[in-house]
Amino acid sequence: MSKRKLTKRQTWRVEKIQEEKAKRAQQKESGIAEQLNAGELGDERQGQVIAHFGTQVEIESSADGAQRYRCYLRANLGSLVTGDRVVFRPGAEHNGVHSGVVETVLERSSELSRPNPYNEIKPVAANIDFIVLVIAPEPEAHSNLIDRYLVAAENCNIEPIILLNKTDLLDERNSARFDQMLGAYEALGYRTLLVCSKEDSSLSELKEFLNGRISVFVGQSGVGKSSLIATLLPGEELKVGALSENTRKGKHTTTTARLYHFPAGGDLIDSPGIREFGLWHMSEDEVLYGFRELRPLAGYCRFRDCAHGQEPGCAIRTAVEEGKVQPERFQSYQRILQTLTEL
Ligand SMILES: Nc1nc2c(ncn2[C@@H]2O[C@H](COP(=O)(O)OP(=O)(O)OP(=O)(O)O)[C@@H](O)[C@H]2O)c(=O)[nH]1
Ligand SMILES: [Zn+2]
Repeated sequence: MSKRKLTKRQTWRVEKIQEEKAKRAQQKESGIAEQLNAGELGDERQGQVIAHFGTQVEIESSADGAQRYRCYLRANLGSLVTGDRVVFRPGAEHNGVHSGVVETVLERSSELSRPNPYNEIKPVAANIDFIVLVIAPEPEAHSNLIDRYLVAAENCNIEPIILLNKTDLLDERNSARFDQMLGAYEALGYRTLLVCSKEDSSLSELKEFLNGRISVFVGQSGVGKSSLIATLLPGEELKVGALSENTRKGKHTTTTARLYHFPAGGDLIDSPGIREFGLWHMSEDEVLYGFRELRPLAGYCRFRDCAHGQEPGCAIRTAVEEGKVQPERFQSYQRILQTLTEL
C-alpha cells in the first residue's frame, strides 16, 4: 500500500513540475495573445472548452456550426478546465486550424475538484450537472465503496446518480439484494437506473436522462464504464485518434479531460483522472457532509468533539436508534472514518 502511495506522490510531483513549466509558457504565450492586433481578431463570441493542451485550450463555438478554435489565453485569466464556458475572439486560420484568443471565463455552475498531496483542491472539469456512479454485480458493489463515491460527489455539490450496469448478471440469488440496496439509496433521494451496456435497448432511459446535461462517469475498475461510453459514443475512439495525429501536442489528448457530445443529446467529460474520482483522502468534516442524512445533525451532539461512538447525547446515534438513519449507512460512515488514515 505504501508503495502505491509513493508512486502516486511521485506522479503528482512530476505533474507539479509540468504545471509550473506550463505556467511559464502560458505567461509567454499570453504575451503573444496580447500582441495579436485587435484588428486581426473577429467579434466576441461564446464557446466552451472541450480540451486543454498545456497552455492552449480547444474551444467549440456555440454559434458558427460548432467550429473549433485553438485558443491562447489572455493574461490573468487563471487556469481553465474542460467544460468552462468562455467568451473568445476568433483569429487567423493556418492549415485548417482556426486560432483565437479567450477573453473571459464565465462563472462556473459547478466544479469537479480533487485534492493533490499538498492539499490544494484543483478543479479538473467545470459545469458538470451529474456524476454517474457506475456499479455492477461483478465486480460486486459494496455499499461502503458506493458511499465513498457519494461522499465525494456531495462534497463537490454535484448530483450523483447510481447506475447499475450488467443487469444480465442479475439472477435470483443477487437481484433481491440489489433491489433492496438501490431502494435504500432511493429513500435517501438518490436516483437509480438499471442498464446493460451490451444491449443498446436498455439504455433509452439513460440517454434521455443524459440529454441536455453534462455528465461524468465514475466507478470502480471493471464495472463497465468504457463499455458504456463506447455504446453511448459510437465511433468516438476513431475521432480521438484522428485528432491526435493533427495536433502538435496530440499525445495529451488521451490524458486530458475531454468533452464529447452524445448523439442522443447531452455531453460527457471524460479522462482517466476523472474516472478515479472519489478515491482520495477526505477530512472527517467532509465525510459527515457527504452523508446527506447526517449532515443536518452536525453540531447537535452534546460534546463538540463527539466521535459518535459511546458518548452520551450523540445526535447521530440517537437518530440511528430512532430509525431516522439507516444502520447500514451509519456503519458505512464509521468504516469510512476508520479507513481515512489508510488512504
Ligand atoms: N456481462 C456483462 N459484462 C459487461 C457489461 N458491460 C461491460 N462488461 C464487461 O466488463 C468488463 C469490464 O468492462 P470495462 O468497460 O472495461 O470496465 P471499466 O469500468 O471501463 O474498467 P476500467 O477501464 O478498468 O476502469 C469487460 O470484460 C466487459 O466486457 C455488461 O453489461 N454485461
Ligand atoms: Zn455524536
